Amino acid sequence: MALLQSFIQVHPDSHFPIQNLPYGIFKPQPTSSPRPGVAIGDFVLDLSEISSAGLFNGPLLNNSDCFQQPNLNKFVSLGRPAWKEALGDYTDFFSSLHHTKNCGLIFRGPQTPVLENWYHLPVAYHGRASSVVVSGTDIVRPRGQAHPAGKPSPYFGPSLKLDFELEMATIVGPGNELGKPVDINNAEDHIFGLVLLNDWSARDIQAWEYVPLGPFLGKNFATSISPWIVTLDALEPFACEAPKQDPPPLPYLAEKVSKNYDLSLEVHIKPVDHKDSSVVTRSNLKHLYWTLTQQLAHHTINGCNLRPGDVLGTGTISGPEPEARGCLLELTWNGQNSLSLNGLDRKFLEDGDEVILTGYAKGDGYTIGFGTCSGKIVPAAP
Ligand SMILES: O=C(O)/C=C/C(=O)CC(=O)CC(=O)O
Ligand SMILES: [Ca+2]
Ligand SMILES: [Mg+2]
Repeated sequence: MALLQSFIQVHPDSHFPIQNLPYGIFKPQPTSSPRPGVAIGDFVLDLSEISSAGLFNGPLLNNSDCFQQPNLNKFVSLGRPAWKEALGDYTDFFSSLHHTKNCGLIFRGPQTPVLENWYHLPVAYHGRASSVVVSGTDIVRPRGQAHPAGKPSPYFGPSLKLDFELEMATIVGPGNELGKPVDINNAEDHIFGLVLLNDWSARDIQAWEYVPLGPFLGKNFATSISPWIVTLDALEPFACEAPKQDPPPLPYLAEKVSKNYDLSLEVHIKPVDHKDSSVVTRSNLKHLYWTLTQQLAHHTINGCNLRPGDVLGTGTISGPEPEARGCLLELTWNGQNSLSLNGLDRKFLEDGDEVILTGYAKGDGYTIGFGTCSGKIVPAAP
């Protein structure tokens, strides 16, 4: 099949060729109002202009003001037929078996690294949407309580174990009404697209606070996402079978097609004053045990309503190899070992470190990607 070509020159390594037209919000000038756009190569197509010019003349988008908005929520809520940042709620899952096993070993020891419920349902916690920030936003080192092992009492101060988490996230499309769950086999129609997500985590604050109700201040100080929402249609050529689930899931989670995506994921760290960044992990979205559709269906099965623009984090995506671990907690085994960044030792993030997530899939002569999701650590408040 001849490769689809655009009249716009796009480099073969660009994440945004004509096969991938991701949605985002941009300003043509710093003083312009924010508006929806689509990325292609190094350019952005202004959807508000296309719409004003009357070029959306199909039955669903004709006469709609969904592109004259400062966010994508109105467009997203039209549903999959119409889409062939302002954000809603944020939930974070825990769906990579490798990540779960490693965290269990580190936090709880070798008796039961993976708890029994994990194999039966996609475990998650409710995150905080107010602190979801777009790529490029600085991350202030959080302060909080910690209680290191062997010390008689807790102390308060800047986190000494600041970490990243390599994740992706589903951006919810139309969503569902309160009380009306989404059927597992229709769940794909509720996914507008995917972004990269970094669930910044203060491991010392987290370890002391999270029992018994789960993550709180160790994680809700910031969560970064990449700016362009890549549609599932663009990712379809890279769909692959998800891992076999044993024990088999209960019927409400059993899907006719159990799909993951073969998408390479990398994390780079660039220390302050360093010219180059170092790759610290290489993983892949295909390692998720619980699929994106199982996460979404499970989230609604009790009647909980999802809304357009809600963010569902996948959880840290670790692969089976030690080099594919998706956070420093796992890579350095909670600071017992160091990583080398071009000769510089790292156990956890230091002030000035910039963390850059990227994700892409290589097609025949083109690349589909997410751009980057980056954030630089700045010192804690005095
Ligand atoms: O297994 C445990 O006791 C705890 C694990 C975690 O808290 C992992 C974590 O940071 C959750 C996440 O991936 O956001
Ligand atoms: Ca997480
Ligand atoms: Mg977070």
